[in-house]
Amino acid sequence: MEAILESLGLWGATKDDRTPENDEILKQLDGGSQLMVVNCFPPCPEPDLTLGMPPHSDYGFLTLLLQDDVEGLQIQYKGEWITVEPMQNSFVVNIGDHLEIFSNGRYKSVLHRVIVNPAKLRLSVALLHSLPFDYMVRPSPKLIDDANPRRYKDTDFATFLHYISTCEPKKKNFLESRKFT
Ligand SMILES: O=C(O)CCC(=O)C(=O)O
Ligand SMILES: [Fe+2]
Repeated sequence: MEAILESLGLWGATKDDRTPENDEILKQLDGGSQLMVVNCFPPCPEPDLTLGMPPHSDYGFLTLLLQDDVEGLQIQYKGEWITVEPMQNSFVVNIGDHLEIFSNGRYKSVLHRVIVNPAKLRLSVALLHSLPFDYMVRPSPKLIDDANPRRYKDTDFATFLHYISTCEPKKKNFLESRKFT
């Protein structure tokens, strides 16, 4: 997390990194929610007729994903679906919606989906690291200026739950709903 703050120019640039804002976000991330999701995708004889998981972006800050050796995960890049080749003993690190909002759009949460395999069962384990459920996520004030106006509304888990209970999450549309148009 400190490396991400550093990449955003919020940490590491000066000797005095212990600003109240950095302390606050690191404390909140330390005390945030950690969710482990184990996904099992059985083989499907007609893989073109279905999806293992529909297109979505992850709600939290960062997701660490462990895939087995069966292909299935795809990310959307320049409008195309690209397969993320499984690599032994490694995690895929996905940017979630919180980080896109906190960074005021400098990081982009990734739209991804899972396709199914005609012959093999596939397993994956997703570790979702999020800010606390009651925490109001908003763009860092240091990343807002005249050249980079604030791009996202404040959001929390209750807003997210309300959103997904009232609409079909077919794409990255929760995040779209938090953008100022
Ligand atoms: O199975 C995968 O590779 C991805 C799973 C996923 O996107 C999720 O659990 O949010
Ligand atoms: Fe996901």
